[in-house]
Amino acid sequence: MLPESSTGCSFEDCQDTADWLLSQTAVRPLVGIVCGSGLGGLADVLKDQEAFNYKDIPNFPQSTVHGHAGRLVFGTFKDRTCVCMQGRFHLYEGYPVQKITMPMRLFKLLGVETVILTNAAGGLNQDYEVGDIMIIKDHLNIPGFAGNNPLVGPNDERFGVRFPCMSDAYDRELQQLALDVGSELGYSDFLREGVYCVLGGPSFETIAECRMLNKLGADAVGMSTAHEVIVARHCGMRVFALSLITNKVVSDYNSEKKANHEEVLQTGKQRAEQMERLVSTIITRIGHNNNLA
Ligand SMILES: O=P(O)(O)O[C@@H]1C[C@H](O)[C@@H](CO)O1
Ligand code: HPA
Repeated sequence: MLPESSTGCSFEDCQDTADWLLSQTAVRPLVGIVCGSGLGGLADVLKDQEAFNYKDIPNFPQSTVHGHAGRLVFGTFKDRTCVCMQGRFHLYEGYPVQKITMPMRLFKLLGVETVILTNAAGGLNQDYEVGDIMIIKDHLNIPGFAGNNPLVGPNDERFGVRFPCMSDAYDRELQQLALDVGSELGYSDFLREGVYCVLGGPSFETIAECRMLNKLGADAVGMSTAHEVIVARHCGMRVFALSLITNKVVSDYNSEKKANHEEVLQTGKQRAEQMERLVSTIITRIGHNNNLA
């Protein structure tokens, strides 16, 4: 495992990137958003946008996946200041886990207090349907079991403690807020709460793997988010995360179905409007200093 300093993710590297961005925009974001595969439309709801291509941001990784535009967008929802990653980074793109999570440390140094993450995920829970939106209440970090945790390496106390707690990773007040907002919007029929499991990808799961993950207590499986959540919590930001169930995993040897990225992006398009309304309404109810409005 590379030390942080050689992957461009040290405190000083992140501070340089934050200083550069803060010199380019007057927006001081309190909410940070990460858009999952096919869910980049969330950024388009921001008003008074100022956007930066990842390739122009010092020290920033590049998006390589279809459905991840590769832009950092600053703007506002009502009077809430936000920064939105229109495209995230994944382990399977070949980046070290410290690099794919570097934007969380950048968010922190930009002044972000609350992070909202979205992802596309395969439904493991037999009761889930394609198009369901799952409020993530916990995760299984399978790469972490093998030592691939973003906090591996020297710990910089300016970000957080050596051994951060993760039993409160997903903010319970924000989960309740999402349920309340979902019910007000008439989304209760397709709103779920569950456990997200991250794998390294990029291959989709085998039938045996899906059966195993379901037995382990996972409701949805994907290739992101948990690493970002760990780093966001390490540096003290509040976290809320949603999975869009874009496909049902194949867990039956008689099934002819095959997981594919096109279906993932297609379901993202179909549910984009509801995802955007849910997230934007939640943001309007998040107050300053982590209070709910
Ligand atoms: O960035 P997310 O987690 O939404 O992307 C998922 C996982 C893979 O990158 C891709 C598979 O279709 O979608
Ligand atoms: N498995 C892993 N990642 C995914 C899936 C899936 O079925 N769907 C969307 N992202």
